[in-house]
Parts: sequence; C-alpha cells; structure tokens
Amino acid sequence: MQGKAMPVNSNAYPCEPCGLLGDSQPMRDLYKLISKFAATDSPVLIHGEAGTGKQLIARALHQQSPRRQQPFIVFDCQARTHRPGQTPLFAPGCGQSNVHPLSGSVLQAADRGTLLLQQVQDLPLDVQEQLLRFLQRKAAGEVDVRVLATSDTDLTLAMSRGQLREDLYYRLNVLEIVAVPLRERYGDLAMLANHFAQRYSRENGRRHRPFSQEALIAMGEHDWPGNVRELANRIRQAQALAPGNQIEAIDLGLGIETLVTAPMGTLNDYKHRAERQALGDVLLRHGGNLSTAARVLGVSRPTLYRLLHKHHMR
Ligand SMILES: Nc1ncnc2c1ncn2[C@@H]1O[C@H](COP(=O)(O)OP(=O)(O)OP(=O)(O)O)[C@@H](O)[C@H]1O
Repeated sequence: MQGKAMPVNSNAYPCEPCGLLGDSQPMRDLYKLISKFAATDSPVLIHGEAGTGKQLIARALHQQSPRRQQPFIVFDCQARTHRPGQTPLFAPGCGQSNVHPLSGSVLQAADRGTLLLQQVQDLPLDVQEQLLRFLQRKAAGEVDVRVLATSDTDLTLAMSRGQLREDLYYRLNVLEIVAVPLRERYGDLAMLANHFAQRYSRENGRRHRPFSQEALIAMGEHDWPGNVRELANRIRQAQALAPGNQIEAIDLGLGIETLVTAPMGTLNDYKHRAERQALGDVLLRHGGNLSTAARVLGVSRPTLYRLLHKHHMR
C-alpha cells in the first residue's frame, strides 16, 4: 500500500468522490466514522436495511483509505451461492493438497486492495470456515486484503439459526457501521429527490419537471421501506413517464395508501405531524435551502434549526 490518505472530509456534503449524498445529522456522523475507519486495516461490518447505501459506504471506506489505488472487489455472497461458474472466493478444489487455496480466487484478485462481501450471512458454511481460517492467517502473510462485509438481516438471528458462524461474525465485526434508513434522515429527502429528478431528466433528455404540492406531501408521508434505491427508482420512472408539467404523486406511485392508512392520534400528534410535514414540504420544494425555507415558513433561522432538530431532520 502506498500514497497519502485522501484529505479527511469530516462533514462533507456531499461525500465526494464516493457518491454518498446527505447533510442530515446521521449522514454527518457517518462521514466522520468513514474517515476514521478508512485509515485502519480492520474489517468493518456495515448493516442496515436494503437500499440504505451500504455498498456506497464500503466504496467510500476504500476510496478514502491508503488502498484506494488498489482493487475494490464486490463479492455478492447471495448470487455466488447460486452461480458456481463465477470466480469463487477461494480456489476451486481448495482443500486438495495440490491446489493453492487462493489461486484464481476473488481473494487473490483483491490482493493489496479491499474485498466487500455483500450479504455475508449467505455464504455457505464451508466457505465461512475457509474465510475464518483466511482471516486468522492473514497476519502471517498470504495475500493482503482488507475485508468489509454488509448485511441487511438480523445477524444475531442468523447465528442462532446456525446460518452464520459466531466466530466469523466476531472476526468481521471489529468495526461497525449502521446505515440509517431514509425515513430517519428525513432532512435528506429534499436534496436526494431533487438530485435524482435532475439526474434522470438529463439522462432521459426530457425537460426537468418539478414536484407538485401533492407529490411533495406524498413523499413526506411515505415510509420508504426500500430507502434511497426506492426513491431513485420512483423518480426515474416518474421523470420518464409523467405526462404533465409537474411530477404528481400518482406518477411516483404514491399517495392514496399513505393517506388512507395514516394512524389516528391526539391533537398533539396531529400538530407534530403537520409541523414535520410543513418542514419537509418546504425543504423539498426549495432544494434544502434553509434561508428560503425559514422565510417561506415565516420563522427565524434559529427557530427553523430548533424545529429541524426537534424532528431529527438535521
Ligand atoms: N446517501 C446516498 N446518496 C446517494 N445515493 C445513494 C445513497 N444511499 C444509497 N444511494 C443509492 O441507492 C442505491 C442503493 O445503494 P446501495 O446499493 O449502496 O445500497 P445497499 O444498502 O448496499 O443495498 P442492498 O442491501 O439492497 O444491497 C444506489 O443506486 C445508490 O447509489
């Protein structure tokens, strides 16, 4: 490994060049964690729901590390389990006395770089054992690979079911990053929605369409179970297909169910939701610009900051 570490981007917005976007408090905390963890060689376990950016986080760890000029290889443990023809993690026939365990393997290809094991709990148990041996032996030589792993399932459960070896879990979970769901970093929704709208209108060669008021409300109320991937997909489809001058909730496939299933509550619950909704709408409409948002809402900037903190939107 050579070269100086990249300049630390402690509270970058966005986190270039890895492509992570977001200025909410969880994202700022994440950027700090990435810059600290990037400097080490320890394994990192990144977990969080699907579409929260775990692969981007892994790329950022690699790109900010001294290994950034070396390979970054993504190994999908789920897909490889079902496609034996693909380059394996360990050499085919590994275990036979005349076969070097790493020849022609993904681990060999990742030498001096970083290997990302996606959905690590899906590795077959015999490969988990090989991986454990590899991680234990690493200090003694062989190839030099930094191993990162992601998962979107409850690994404690996977261990209790015997799907994931406990000793491997502790080897991989030296450092830990939790990718926060989009609904818990509501403050980022505005910027991400505008980012994807611009990007996909450019890609489609279509005129950029702004979001209608109803679309803004629907996006603010939606839970985003598929997180940023879901947001990007809905906006890509809407930018391509929206028939009018604006993107409507229906173009995003949103609206009706969220209004019907909205939970009942006390007057205070309603007030709280309305306040959060107003903040979200204005931020969405004005691309996250806080001065404009404060002016439109008729509050001072300190009041806006207080409200954003109260609703965990910054
Ligand atoms: N903070 C973010 N800023 C910009 N784009 C993001 C962000 N988070 C996720 N994305 C985008 O969302 C999509 C999903 O991201 P990614 O593949 O990293 O998620 P993941 O958590 O690894 O998903 P999975 O667990 O389903 O594999 C990608 O297109 C990625 O570029």
